[in-house]
Amino acid sequence: MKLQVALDRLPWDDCFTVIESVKDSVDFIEIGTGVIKEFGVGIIKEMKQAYPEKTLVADMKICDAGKHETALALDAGADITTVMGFAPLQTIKDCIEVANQADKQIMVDLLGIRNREKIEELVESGADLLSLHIGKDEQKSGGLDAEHFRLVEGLNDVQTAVAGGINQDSLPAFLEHRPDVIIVGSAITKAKNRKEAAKTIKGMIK
Ligand SMILES: O=C(CO)[C@H](O)[C@H](O)COP(=O)(O)O
Repeated sequence: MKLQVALDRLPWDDCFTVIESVKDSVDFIEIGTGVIKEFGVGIIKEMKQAYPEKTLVADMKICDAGKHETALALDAGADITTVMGFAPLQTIKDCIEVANQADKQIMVDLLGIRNREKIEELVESGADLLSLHIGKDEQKSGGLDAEHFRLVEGLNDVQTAVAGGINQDSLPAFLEHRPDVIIVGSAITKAKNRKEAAKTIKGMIK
């Protein structure tokens, strides 16, 4: 199980300060959507140069122009970029095609998707890394639960990630579902002691 730290709503320099303090505990570094919107793909490039050994995830949340936007992220140094599961299937297929050609990967963000048939359609279209995600705004009215995990149960050759307000208290309930990637943002980036928070969470997922 891998730990992905999400860098959201942070100034440029803080993104690097955070990673410097948590790098020993995290496997994947995610440049959050808002950070990419604020600073552009230049921050993806600089992060990859600073931490080439880490898997870099660009949370582009693509929903159109799949080929172009995937190439933007991957050419800048991302190993994985995200496309929204509710995007047109053609967009998702285009993202996967570009990533496959570059021997990189697409993470399909299932934000808002609660339908098993839709997920099976995504898998048939080539999706092999799915992210169960409760967004910041949705978190106000509830978090991830067993129902979400049932959506991806028993799928063949598919890796799963889980994201959305995960912290040290909520994590144990997710671990029993054995996702491949645990995505944690605020519980690390907003912690008083980020290094300790990341170390504790990494220790829990081993
Ligand atoms: O994709 C995201 C927001 O769209 C976040 O990166 C993800 O939800 C993790 O952050 P947090 O743990 O703070 O919810």
